[in-house]
Amino acid sequence: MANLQSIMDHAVAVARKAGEVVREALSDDRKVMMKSSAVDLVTQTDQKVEQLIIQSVKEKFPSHRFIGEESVAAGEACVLTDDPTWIIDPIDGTTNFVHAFPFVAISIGFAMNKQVEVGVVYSCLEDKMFTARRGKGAFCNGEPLAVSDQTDIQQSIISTEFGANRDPEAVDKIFCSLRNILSLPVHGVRGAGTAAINMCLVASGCVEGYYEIGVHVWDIAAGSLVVSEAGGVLMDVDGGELDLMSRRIIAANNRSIAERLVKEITPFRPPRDDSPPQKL
Ligand SMILES: Nc1ncnc2c1ncn2[C@@H]1O[C@H](CO)[C@@H](O)[C@H]1OP(=O)(O)O
Ligand SMILES: [Mg+2]
Ligand SMILES: [Mg+2]
Repeated sequence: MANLQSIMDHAVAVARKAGEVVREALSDDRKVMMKSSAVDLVTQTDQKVEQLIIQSVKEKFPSHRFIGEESVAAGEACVLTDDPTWIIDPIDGTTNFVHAFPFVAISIGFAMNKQVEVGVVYSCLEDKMFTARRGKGAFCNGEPLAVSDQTDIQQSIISTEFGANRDPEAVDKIFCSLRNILSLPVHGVRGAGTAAINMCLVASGCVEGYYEIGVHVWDIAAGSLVVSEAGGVLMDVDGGELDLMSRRIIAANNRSIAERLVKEITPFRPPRDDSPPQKL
């Protein structure tokens, strides 16, 4: 049995180290490369930070497996087995990082038997360390977190992102959901530019609900535990059970806000994270 406290301690230590590297890189030249499209960006810092985290974990936990955003981009499989697995987004909010828009996170989840046991999100420009262990609560810099107790969506702030998919059909669906939610009306719609921080805002009680279609498992693994341990709920955008590989999520303060969002969201299905790579 892996010792979850030592895993949590290691995740926090390596996230802090990664955050230092990201902060230093912010003042250097940021050379931007494209991934799947002109708006899907990656920098050398994403790759460097992912290697730093994986190397450091491998030294301490040599038998553990990894799902890392940049390793998957480089061709590694994205499969969640029952084995102890670290799920890593070295920079969540790369577009923010490239523009020095001040919300950037390191997201580290640890799963066993396909269940997230430890979640660490380090919002490194705000120096906020969000941590959660299953059954043991969620914290920010050691202070306990609790979701908002608001049950009226019209008194709520909802956060979401537009994603990197600019296909007109996908953009239409994204705007349809946004129009429905905005017109309820809600107090406001926000987006920090990082899925992990959006989820931590739900856990902190300043945003009632977050939803997105197009996110990946490394964006949401750690944040999902922070939300549920702060008392929030997670579900698929169609109201079903959350599937970390499905690229769709609602994270809300309570079931009534989450179910209200389900009614307003126009769902679509991006290719799953664990689907075999498309043949060219
Ligand atoms: N295709 C996609 N659609 C929607 N969100 C995506 C996405 N790819 C990545 N994201 C993540 O969603 C947020 C912004 O939309 C970021 O957390 C970003 O993570 P990233 O910065 O690690 O790429
Ligand atoms: Mg990300
Ligand atoms: Mg990333």
